[in-house]
Parts: sequence; C-alpha cells; structure tokens
Amino acid sequence: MVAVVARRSRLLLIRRSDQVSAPGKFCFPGGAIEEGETEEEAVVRELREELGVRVQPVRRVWESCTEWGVHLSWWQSRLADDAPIVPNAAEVSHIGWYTIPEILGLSDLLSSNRQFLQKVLAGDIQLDLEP
Ligand SMILES: Nc1nc2c([nH]c(=O)n2[C@@H]2O[C@H](COP(=O)(O)OP(=O)(O)OP(=O)(O)O)[C@@H](O)[C@H]2O)c(=O)[nH]1
Repeated sequence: MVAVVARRSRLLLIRRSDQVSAPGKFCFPGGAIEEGETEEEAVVRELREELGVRVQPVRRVWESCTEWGVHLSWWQSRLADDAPIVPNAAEVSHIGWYTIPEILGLSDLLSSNRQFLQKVLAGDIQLDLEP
C-alpha cells in the first residue's frame, strides 16, 4: 500500500531508514498489507506506525507492480492540516513536502515512484494536488 498525501501542490515524501529494505531511498509512506486487512485499513495502520498520524484513504488512484515483483496499490489519502508528523526512526530517516519536479530530481527515488509521478504529469493518473 502506498499513501499519496498532497498539500498545496506538494507531496509527503519519506526517506527510508538504514534498517529497512531499499535503505536511503525516497518514496511515499506505506507498506505491506497484512492478512485480513482491507487496503484502507493497511494504509491507516502503516501511516500510524511510520509517521504517528491518522490519515483518511480517499481513493485508489493507481495499481502497479514493481520491477522486483511487489504489487502496489496507490491511495490518495488525506491528513488533517494540523496533524503533527512524528517519524518512527526505525523506518523513516526524513520526511518532507516536495513538488513533483523536486521529487523527480531526486536520484535516490524508487523507480516505481518515478513511474507514478510521470503518469501523474502525463495526465494518466488523476491526483488532487490541492485537497
Ligand atoms: N512504502 C512504500 N513502499 C514502496 C513505494 N514504492 C515502492 O516501490 N515500494 C515498495 O513496496 C514494498 C513494500 O514497502 P515497505 O518496505 O514500506 O513495506 P514493509 O516494510 O511492510 O515490507 P518490506 O519487508 O518489503 O520492507 C517494497 O518493496 C518497497 O520498495 C512507496 O512509495 N512507499
């Protein structure tokens, strides 16, 4: 599950910690679905574990498969404006709000995220950037 959280034309991006797979890479918050969970429940749980925030999944905007065979569901999700973000250091080394061109300029971006953003720019994926 991948949570795409937008605010004033910026997207919430994390940098993966040194202790998880793909260490140091930039991507969106999220993680694997657990047995018995709906996709929405997994998004809510992952964001609580990773960033200490409660999000509301709004709409699945895309599905894909990574080059390494992981199925991904991309959920536009809403975060309360005043919600403080407290990254779980075991999983996340950094968080920030970036514009799409800024994200595409990062060399350490996961390839699936680059593909996602290129599709957003091309108009193939509808994302509300000012929710
Ligand atoms: N969280 C997250 N994962 C992503 C994104 N894009 C992407 O390809 N992935 C891939 O999705 C898979 C699961 O992500 P994760 O690493 O956060 O989840 P996890 O801790 O539950 O599982 P793990 O044991 O594979 O690390 C990884 O293979 C990761 O590389 C993204 O934007 N956010």
